[in-house]
Amino acid sequence: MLLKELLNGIQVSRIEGSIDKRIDAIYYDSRKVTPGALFFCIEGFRFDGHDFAGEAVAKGAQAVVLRKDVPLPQYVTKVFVEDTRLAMALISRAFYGYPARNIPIIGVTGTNGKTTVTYLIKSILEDAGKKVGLIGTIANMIGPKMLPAERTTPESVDLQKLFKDMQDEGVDAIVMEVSSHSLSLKRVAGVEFEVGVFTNLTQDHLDFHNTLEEYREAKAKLFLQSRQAAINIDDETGRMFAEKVQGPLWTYGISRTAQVFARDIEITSKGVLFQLFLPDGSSMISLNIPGLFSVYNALAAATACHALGVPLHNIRAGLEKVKGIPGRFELLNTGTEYSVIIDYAHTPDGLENVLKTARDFTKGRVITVFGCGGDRDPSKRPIMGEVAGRYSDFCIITSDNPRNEDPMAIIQQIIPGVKKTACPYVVIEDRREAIAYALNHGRAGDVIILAGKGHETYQILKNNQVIPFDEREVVAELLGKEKV
Ligand SMILES: CC(=O)N[C@H]1[C@@H](OP(=O)(O)OP(=O)(O)OC[C@H]2O[C@@H](n3ccc(=O)[nH]c3=O)[C@H](O)[C@@H]2O)O[C@H](CO)[C@@H](O)[C@@H]1O[C@H](C)C(=O)N[C@@H](C)C(=O)N[C@H](CCC(=O)O)C(=O)O
Ligand SMILES: Nc1ncnc2c1ncn2[C@@H]1O[C@H](COP(=O)(O)OP(=O)(O)OP(=O)(O)O)[C@@H](O)[C@H]1O
Ligand SMILES: N[C@H](CCC[C@H](N)C(=O)O)C(=O)O
Ligand SMILES: [Mg+2]
Repeated sequence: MLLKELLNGIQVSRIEGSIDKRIDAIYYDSRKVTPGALFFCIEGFRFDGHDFAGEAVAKGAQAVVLRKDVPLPQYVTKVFVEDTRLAMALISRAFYGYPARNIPIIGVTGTNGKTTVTYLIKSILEDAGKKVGLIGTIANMIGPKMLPAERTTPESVDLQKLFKDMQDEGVDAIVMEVSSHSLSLKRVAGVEFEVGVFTNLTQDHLDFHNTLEEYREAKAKLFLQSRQAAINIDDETGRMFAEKVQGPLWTYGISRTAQVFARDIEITSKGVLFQLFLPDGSSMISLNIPGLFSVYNALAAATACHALGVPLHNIRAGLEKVKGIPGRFELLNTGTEYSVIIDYAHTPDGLENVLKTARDFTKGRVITVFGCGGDRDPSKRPIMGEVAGRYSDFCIITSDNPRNEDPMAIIQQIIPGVKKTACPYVVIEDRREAIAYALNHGRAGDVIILAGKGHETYQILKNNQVIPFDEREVVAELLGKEKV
């Protein structure tokens, strides 16, 4: 494709060099550049991509998109823009031929529940006979085909490429998680969502967004680029968003008067049962994921699918077909007198929801094994400690993904929270040993919650060292079983 075609409609401040050249590939990482490419200079948190323009050109880049001048050979075209991330998103869309133009996209944002809601929506749409693309934390999927996912919401170049693959494979709809990082960093700029879904907003990511207000503003952006909105109005932020929405609005909730709601809720150790009310009918729903939060996730999915015109019978059948979501309140088949549940709770609110749910049905104690991720919001650590202490009978404080931090330093920040409660605890830095301790001390009827790592199959240590760590395998090994 010619560079001038890619620049159609892009706000450019100045161009140096020819725009009549062919562009064969696009990159934001100089290490990956191939001949005939266009390179985007991104000013990052660690590096400035402008410093790598020379390397990109040495590898064959013919043009660069940049904000400030850098010395490059004469033949290289320089396209100056105000915001290289925004230009990258819009140019990527053009490069891949506007792949999502005719595919409805459902975007799900919120602190907790995004992955779960996207899985539920996929199941409902599939029940309605659609081929669905899914983009999110656990994996990206095209129908049943699984593709690896590095981030919750991919960088714009990678996202548009994924849309293209989905278009080529004939998907009828795309459902994706839209993280606050992606909204701030313009990874989804230029994407037109058919429905924007909001789950909830509680504390997380204050390392990145600085304040809760800034975090909320980032999430709000999704609704400026969504034709319709499906919003949880039991959540305070949801109510704020609902007031500002311009297009068709669908509200859901339990405690307030919403268009989509649930009544007669029954929560068991296996799941939830409730009467779902949509504007055009109602039905009893049985979902195989426990916890009141699962009712909210089901309402979010039902509301989004109703907005898309999916009939109630598909909504019911789609929700009921979901057997569980990897690493989300996943009960392991341990064959022990105590239960072991793996869950991805890594925020105060997520942990509270999961532990409350475990409390509701435990016949013994709730034993919680948890830590907090390194290089992430440190202010959530004592709060998670307090939540764990409040809802557990025993806590084992351990490591999550320490990344570049000292694991014991993270644990020291969790302890003051636990100490605010009367809950007894031990500290076992090594996560495998911590899990072993929990299994050795489990008694009949106890529920052991392994929180924070969910579906993850690795642990991230210093200098991005990634070691295999799949909690299902760890538990199986510790119990001397093939599989759990
Ligand atoms: C905080 C954050 O989101 N950072 C993203 C950001 O990284 P950065 O600003 O640090 O980039 P950088 O390393 O400084 O590099 C700047 C530029 O120079 C380029 N470069 C760098 C080195 C080199 O040799 N050559 C080169 O060209 C880089 O490719 C980049 O374009 O821009 C990079 C390129 O787009 C992203 O890969 C990176 O995501 C990192 C990996 C990340 O961990 N992000 C997490 C926090 C994240 O996005 N999480 C959310 C989920 C959160 C949730 O809701 O739970 C997600 O959507 O996944
Ligand atoms: N609606 C909800 N409200 C509160 N907590 C929830 C809700 N849904 C799930 N959780 C808790 O949060 C954890 C993460 O859920 P899920 O993976 O669906 O969220 P997410 O928003 O995709 O998270 P991430 O931001 O890491 O991608 C679950 O394991 C559970 O503990
Ligand atoms: N998307 C979240 C996942 C956190 C998972 C937890 N295991 C951790 O590493 O903190 C994040 O990147 O903050
Ligand atoms: Mg997710």
